[in-house]
Amino acid sequence: MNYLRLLAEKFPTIESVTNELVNLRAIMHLPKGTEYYFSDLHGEHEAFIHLLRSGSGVIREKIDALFRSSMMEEDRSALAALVYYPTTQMARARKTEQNYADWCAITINHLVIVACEVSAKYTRSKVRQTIDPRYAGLIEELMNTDGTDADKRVYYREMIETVVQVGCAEGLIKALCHLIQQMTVDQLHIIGDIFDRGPRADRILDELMKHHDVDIQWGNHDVAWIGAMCGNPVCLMSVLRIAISYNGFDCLEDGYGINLRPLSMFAATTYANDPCERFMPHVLDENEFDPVDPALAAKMHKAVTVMMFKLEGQLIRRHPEYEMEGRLLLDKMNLEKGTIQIGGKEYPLTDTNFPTVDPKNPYALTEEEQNLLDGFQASFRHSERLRTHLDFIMSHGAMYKVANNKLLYHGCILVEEDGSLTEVELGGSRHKGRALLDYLEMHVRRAYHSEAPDSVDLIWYLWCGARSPLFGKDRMTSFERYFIDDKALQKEHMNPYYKHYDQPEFCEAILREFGLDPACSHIVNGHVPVKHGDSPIKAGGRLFVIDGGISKAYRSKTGIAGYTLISSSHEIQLAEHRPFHRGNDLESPETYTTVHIVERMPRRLMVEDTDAGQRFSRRIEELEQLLGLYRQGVFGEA
Ligand SMILES: O=P(O)(O)OC[C@H]1O[C@](O)(COP(=O)(O)O)[C@@H](O)[C@@H]1O
Ligand SMILES: [Mn+2]
Repeated sequence: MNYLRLLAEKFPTIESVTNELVNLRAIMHLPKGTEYYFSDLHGEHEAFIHLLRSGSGVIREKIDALFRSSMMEEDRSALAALVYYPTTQMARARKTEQNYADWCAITINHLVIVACEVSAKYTRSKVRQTIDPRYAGLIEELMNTDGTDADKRVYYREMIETVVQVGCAEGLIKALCHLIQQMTVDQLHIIGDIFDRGPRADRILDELMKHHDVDIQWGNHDVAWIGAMCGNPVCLMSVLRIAISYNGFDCLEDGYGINLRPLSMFAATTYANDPCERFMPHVLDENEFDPVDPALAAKMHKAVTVMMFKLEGQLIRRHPEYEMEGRLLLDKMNLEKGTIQIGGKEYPLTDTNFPTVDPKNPYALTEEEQNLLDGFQASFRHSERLRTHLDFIMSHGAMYKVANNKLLYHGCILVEEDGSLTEVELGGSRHKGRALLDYLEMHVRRAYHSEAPDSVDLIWYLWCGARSPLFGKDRMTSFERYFIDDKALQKEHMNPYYKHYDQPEFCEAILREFGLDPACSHIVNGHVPVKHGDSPIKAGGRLFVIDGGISKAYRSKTGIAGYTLISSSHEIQLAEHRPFHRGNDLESPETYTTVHIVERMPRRLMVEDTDAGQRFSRRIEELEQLLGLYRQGVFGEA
């Protein structure tokens, strides 16, 4: 009764209840919205924004279907490009079109046709909620005017002409383009690793925050940033190390306002005569705002790396339960001999210049290093934009998600060699499978919202610990890759999960673990780049790995520029993208995207078949009860 009383506050009259009932019943019989899945974006903002805004090629297909017989190929390309990048394309048209006013009028007309097409399967109220409120009345009127009636046609033309005359055509065009983008991608799922390697993760987050329905499954790189924001010094040094090693100065400085000047001064003096060859940054993209000389960037890279190994050592020693003593390597170095002792064997070091490492106390920061760390911690905390982005990652993110018969997670489910679930003891209790993910998620939230020290430390474990389902490897061999030339030592071993995940029975057992029916469910996984020649479709179609090299750093491995998994009411499709170059946006998308249908639905899926449908049917039951209470006079109308 209490719940129904609360519900009555929202629906205070019989009429409001019946209206909602009609509305919900009708929605249940609409086709399900199209869901898009992306993973491992790794800061590649241009490629990702292009894929998202173009619906990974779907918008262009719709434009072709609508206008193939009435528009030249070139004009269809231009219309598609306008939908993706309205501001730039309007600026271009302003310069090139002889009669810009006419161009605007014709363009509005075309966009209205596309908007009607992409929103046909949604309710008017849903469409209305998506339209920029400043143009909602006008766009609705344009979309709902019957073009077959002669008088209405005059009215329609008059509306568009007035818009152009009074000077609000550009705003309207933008609002229409945005509506088309949003209606194409009804739900957006990001299977982790938004940050690191590529140039501008911050711009990806701005874009995600504009979308009406996004969820994120945290990747190991995302939790490292969460950890940095919670004040975990090792996570902080680790994200700085990766950013600097990939020349990501724009994201740090222009994007998040992190001040790198003290670090550059420290590095320039501390490593003055050190060429820091192993620390030369990978330059996959030039910085637009904060170009840094690569030789100086290498010194900065070494400075943060040494600090990271020291802080890592301190954390490992605080947590014997992590069983990571094997990663304590700074104290195994003999700098005079130029060697390191590992597993009873001596290896030559490739670098012996460690001016800040005290052999008697190798894990202690020097005073200057401590000051740098304090400065960075303050800088991270004071970055409002970073805080806003991480708040979004926390509120829209989780370790995993079950959505519409799909199980989404970034890394893996930890298993033993024989494929059985690994029971993990961390923080005093033992968990496996789904319960382990729930438990770890609780710690991430606790760390973020209350900065409980054990939880904050555990976030670093999630980044690189052997029993982290986000990492899925036995160890992170950064130290060996920097300082020891031995391929065997540098090797990271994958969890047995990755040996088993091509087996249907294995994936079916995981789906059952998460309460899903294996007959009609799938796993969507990221984290491991699908190597050239390998299939992203595993276990006979039960599991999709969609880490396909949007990240430029992995293109040579994957040979392509990413996958998008698309689940519409009719089918599941996998779009495979070829490398994206800026300026390519006017090309026909067929030249860089191929779409395969992976599975056809036995019948068209409706809203009633989805999770939202289940919520609606519960709501329908409740509203029926409420209606009964009003009708029997138990509740009075307000
Ligand atoms: O090539 P880099 O940037 O040094 O990164 C290598 C590290 O990244 C990792 O692959 C983790 O990142 P991913 O989640 O993107 O795979 C580690 O296993 C590895 O040690
Ligand atoms: Mn990953």
